[in-house]
Amino acid sequence: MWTLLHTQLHRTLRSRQLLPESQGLLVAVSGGQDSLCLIQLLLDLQPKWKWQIAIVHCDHRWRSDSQANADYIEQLAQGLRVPFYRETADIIPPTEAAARQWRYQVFSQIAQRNNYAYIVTGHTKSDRAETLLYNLIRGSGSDGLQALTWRRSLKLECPDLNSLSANYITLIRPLLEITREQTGQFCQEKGLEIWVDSTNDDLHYARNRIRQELLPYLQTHFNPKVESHLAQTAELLRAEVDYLDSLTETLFQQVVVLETDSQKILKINRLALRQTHEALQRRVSRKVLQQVMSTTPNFEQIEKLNALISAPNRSQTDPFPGGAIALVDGDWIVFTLNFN
Ligand SMILES: Nc1ncnc2c1ncn2[C@@H]1O[C@H](COP(=O)(O)OP(=O)(O)OP(=O)(O)O)[C@@H](O)[C@H]1O
Repeated sequence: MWTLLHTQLHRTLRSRQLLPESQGLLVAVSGGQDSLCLIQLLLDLQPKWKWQIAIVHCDHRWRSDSQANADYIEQLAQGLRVPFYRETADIIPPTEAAARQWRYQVFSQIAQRNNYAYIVTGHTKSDRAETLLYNLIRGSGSDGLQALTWRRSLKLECPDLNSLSANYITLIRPLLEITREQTGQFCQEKGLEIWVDSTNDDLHYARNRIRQELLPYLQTHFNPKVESHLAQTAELLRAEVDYLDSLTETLFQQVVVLETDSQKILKINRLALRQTHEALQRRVSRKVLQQVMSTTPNFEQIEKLNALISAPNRSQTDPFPGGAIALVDGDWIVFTLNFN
């Protein structure tokens, strides 16, 4: 029988067009309350949406019980009669970021090889609020503060060269309007046995301190609805970032030229860029740097390039990581690229 949560998710899926009917879904299940709630909700909604559902679990070998955790998900999948994919890390990932990167690579490969159009994760509204706070403290701009979007494109390692659309696979996070409190209550009501991740209590991790100390403090001393408010802010920012991204893409096509005769030269029409808003100037600069640099551009690097939009002729930057230098040549900012 459907509960309020089923109806809420069904409506979200319909209004946001997240997971179309009859598609193959690879659902990432860690064993925590959020992903257990997710898989149960999707299976309950399945007769209406006619998806082909499978489960994937990644064993990072981080905890002494990680194999038992993976076994538990395998049994769960068998009980649910759902295809199951399990991957164990050859080398234990040294950091959370490395673990995440490996996990997403595994998800994409399995989805691609087995024709699942979507990867689905159990990120919730609570995760969104925490991610916003985490990124705010680290000094993120609006892109980081939009924190966990409904859709994310994952780049495939081995793209299918016969298909233009096969270079990316879509990750969907359908629970972003549902709180951790709700997923916990759902699991309890449905008798779903949660695998407790002991590292969630480790206060060495900033994420856990935000979840267990900072947010409860803000709730008690500032606003009991802080989690929802932060998630709302993230959602407003998501729409604004989407809009700015589309403007940036159009502007980028108009002002950036790539010449590949004897040398590879990237030119930015700074005269045209000067007529636009500084928010767009920065975004175009960042997009250019993403193409010419070997690492992700930071605030200072973007500002350095941006300053050339109104700098005197022949001004130049010092080398960016990877070696590229930007030089002002009349109405243009010119990068000579000495790598492929
Ligand atoms: N080991 C795992 N195997 C399969 N799915 C997982 C695993 N760990 C996490 N997930 C998926 O990712 C979701 C978010 O999990 P969690 O919050 O622990 O990850 P995170 O690292 O904080 O998120 P992100 O990967 O987006 O940064 C889970 O609900 C689940 O769908």
